[in-house]
Amino acid sequence: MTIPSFVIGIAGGTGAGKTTVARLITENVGESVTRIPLDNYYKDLSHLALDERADVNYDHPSAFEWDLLREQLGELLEGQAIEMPKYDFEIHNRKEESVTVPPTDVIILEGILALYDEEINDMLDLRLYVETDADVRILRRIERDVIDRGRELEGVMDQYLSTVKPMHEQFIEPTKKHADLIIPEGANSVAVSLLEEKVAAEVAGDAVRDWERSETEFDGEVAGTVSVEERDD
Ligand SMILES: Nc1ncnc2c1ncn2[C@@H]1O[C@H](COP(=O)(O)OP(=O)(O)O)[C@@H](O)[C@H]1O
Ligand SMILES: Nc1ccn([C@@H]2O[C@H](COP(=O)(O)O)[C@@H](O)[C@H]2O)c(=O)n1
Repeated sequence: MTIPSFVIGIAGGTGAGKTTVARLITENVGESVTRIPLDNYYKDLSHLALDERADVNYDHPSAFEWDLLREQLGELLEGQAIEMPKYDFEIHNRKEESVTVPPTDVIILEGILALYDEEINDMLDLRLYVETDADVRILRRIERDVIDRGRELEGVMDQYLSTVKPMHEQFIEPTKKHADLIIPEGANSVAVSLLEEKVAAEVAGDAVRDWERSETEFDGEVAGTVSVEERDD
């Protein structure tokens, strides 16, 4: 495998389609890709009772254990395996067991605040923001939370208005400015196939790695361009 791995960050609001994009762009490369859900780095809240944990604001940056994520992403980039925590949405807490994650050619960090932390952003080679209208996202979220995460409709609605929506506006949406690419409507087929090619090239080892931003003289005006160059080494 290539060290350091190629690391992609996928951020965006709840229900935007982050997990779907991550799954689709890595479908054909088997075990050469590791997906790291940011949810696994929610702080351990074992010291709180279940009803207290249910009331935590899970959309605020302080809900995550950033130090652990930075440390473990750094270890993967150095070619070391990590013990990644696992999260259980039904009990609002980390599971007792962790999972051993080996370093792989491509790593995908995916979650609402994947582009929030400056140090994490520096470790990412490609930053994506999945953008989907809020009405579509809340409809998807209601379906998912009630069916998959064992929640009551009323609780999902209360949580959306009290924390999910305001935190999205305050913390999540502003991270769009850190993105290299914004993907409209979640898993749109054009974006998915371009990214799929990029991931496959990284796994095959013949990918472009230098993303060089430059200012180019253009018809007497200075135009900001993004050029991508192949490396010889
Ligand atoms: N482009 C899309 N069109 C239709 N449904 C989608 C699309 N992208 C995602 N979904 C659906 O929306 C729901 C939430 O998507 P998911 O990828 O889990 O979002 P996120 O990880 O951002 O919370 C899933 O049921 C998924 O199948
Ligand atoms: N115990 C928890 C922890 C998190 N959430 C919500 O999950 C959302 C993030 O996951 P997505 O797959 O939707 O990106 C986030 O908006 C939290 O509100 C939760 O409900 N309960």
